[in-house]
Amino acid sequence: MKHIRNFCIIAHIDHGKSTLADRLLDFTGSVTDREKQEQLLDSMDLERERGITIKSHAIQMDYEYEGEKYVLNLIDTPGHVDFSYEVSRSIAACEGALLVVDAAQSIQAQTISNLYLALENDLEIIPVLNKVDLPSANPEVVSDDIVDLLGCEYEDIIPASAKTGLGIEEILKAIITRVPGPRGKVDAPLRALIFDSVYNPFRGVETYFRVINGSIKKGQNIKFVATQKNYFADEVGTLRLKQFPRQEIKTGDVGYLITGIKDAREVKVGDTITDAKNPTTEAVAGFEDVKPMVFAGIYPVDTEDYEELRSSMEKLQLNDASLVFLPESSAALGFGFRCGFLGMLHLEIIQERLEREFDMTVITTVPNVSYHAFTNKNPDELILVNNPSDLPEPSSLNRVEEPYIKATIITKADYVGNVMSLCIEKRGEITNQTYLTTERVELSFDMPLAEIVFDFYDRLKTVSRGYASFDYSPIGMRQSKLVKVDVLLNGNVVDALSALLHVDNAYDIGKKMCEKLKELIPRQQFDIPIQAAIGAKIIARETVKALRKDVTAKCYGGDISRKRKLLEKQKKGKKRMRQVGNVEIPQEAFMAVLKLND
Ligand SMILES: Nc1nc2c(ncn2[C@@H]2O[C@H](COP(=O)(O)OP(=O)(O)OP(=O)(O)O)[C@@H](O)[C@H]2O)c(=O)[nH]1
Repeated sequence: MKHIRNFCIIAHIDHGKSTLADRLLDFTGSVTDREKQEQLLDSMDLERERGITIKSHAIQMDYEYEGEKYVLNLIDTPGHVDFSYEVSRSIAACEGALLVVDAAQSIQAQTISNLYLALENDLEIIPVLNKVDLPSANPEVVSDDIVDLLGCEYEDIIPASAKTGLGIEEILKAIITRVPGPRGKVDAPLRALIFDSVYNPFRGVETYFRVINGSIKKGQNIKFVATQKNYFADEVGTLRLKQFPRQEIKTGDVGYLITGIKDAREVKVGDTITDAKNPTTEAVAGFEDVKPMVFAGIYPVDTEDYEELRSSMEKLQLNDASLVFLPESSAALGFGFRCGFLGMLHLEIIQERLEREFDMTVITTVPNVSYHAFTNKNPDELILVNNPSDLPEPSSLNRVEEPYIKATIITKADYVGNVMSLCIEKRGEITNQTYLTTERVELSFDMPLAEIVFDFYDRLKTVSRGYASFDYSPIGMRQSKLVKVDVLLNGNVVDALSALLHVDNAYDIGKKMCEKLKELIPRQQFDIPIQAAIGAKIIARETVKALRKDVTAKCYGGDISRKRKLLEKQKKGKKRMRQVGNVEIPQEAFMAVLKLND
């Protein structure tokens, strides 16, 4: 057992975690030349296309050091703030962490937040100064920053380049000599932590676990503690690039389990696996439930696909425990789900995964955060508003509270002015300003969550020319002046287009929404008035003029097949539209409120 090392790689987004993982896999001969490709562990197409890690990935390597054979379990983690729950789960399965810092960009917001997660779990931290090959690298200054942050020695920092391969051997040596081996009782009853799971359509649920005490064997009768259900371990094994079936996974090691579970809800990430006959007395402390930050409705384009959408979401939830959803219905869109997400990137990813992995075409409604409302009748009774339609009538409303966050922004001194004006525009209040060095400044703001979940991140990147990183944590609810802005198409309120807005922004955003919708809604055979209203008061209006695009107009003559082809093509273009009353609304219109500044 002393020859196992479990470690993860943590860093700010784009500092080179996945590339470093590639180099470690190469160096330890864990992949053959044929299997080699860049960012090997980012196995989802979506991850490769966008160049970001969404899921944590576990992989096992063998390495010989000073004549002894070691098994190294590596878990690569995502860097984006929306996915930090993945990081916290990976951390729970490890004893050590490589903290990767970009030698040109130095310490950024998520370097710090992920480091704190690792320290809370008592992980041994190995600082890696990556990208030293870059001409813009500044290893001396960045090393000073790391020493300041960690309180470590300069010798502890390993200079590396995941591109050229520099420092890789040094890193492996540090993992073996500095990360402690797993501690656990070999003879105790089985106790294993489930840190991830995926749904495989052929084999059912695959569960990834870390054995804390005892061992798990093929054919063993096991029990999941939280659900109290018993299963038969059909297959256990280790996670190499492919799965490697084994007879037994022992104390301290990481592996996968297949039991033939088909129902996604039976597996809870954070649950403990134990022996059915000789169960452990203590469950592993599970994970805190993640709290969604943004809510939006997801509806099938075709109302008949509702049940299929439900089962797809259940399967997706298994692989992404942070997704929450409840059934809801909308007058405009029929039956669907109100879903909670960790942020806008998460929402986008879920929508894309539903389409790619489950072949579902869905419509997403205007996202909003979760508000607390109180009525005059019952001023102490909290009404949770996750959907604009849940907001009580303005006349009966006593007060509304909205979630606030503490935003931490690290930027170059030159951009402090720009960053501050952006935050103030977004109703932020500055609470702290610290010069980390003469060049780099850390700013803290209290801000409404609603202002940052939408386009804040992109705007921050623009005003700071990319030199700002951002992290946030919730600090509770504060009273606010909110109104519900409805959108009327052809005189009918379309509930799926309603938005909850701060009263100061309502008129401006209402007007921009009408303008944007005018661009997006295709002309039809009649005029379509678009209005924004607060209660009965119309605050803005635009009109989509009547016109039918007759795609067959130029197709005179008798060739019916050509005509049919064109009509077919037109139908395809309409696929992502929803007929509401007699108006057709494209998907982009539901998200229009988010792109008002484009
Ligand atoms: N020059 C240079 N480029 C590097 C090095 N390491 C990584 N990169 C590049 O930096 C970019 C980001 O690398 P990734 O490995 O995807 O970063 P990541 O930290 O895994 O990103 P996320 O998983 O999205 O948080 C890629 O374009 C890499 O090619 C390095 O040592 N030197």
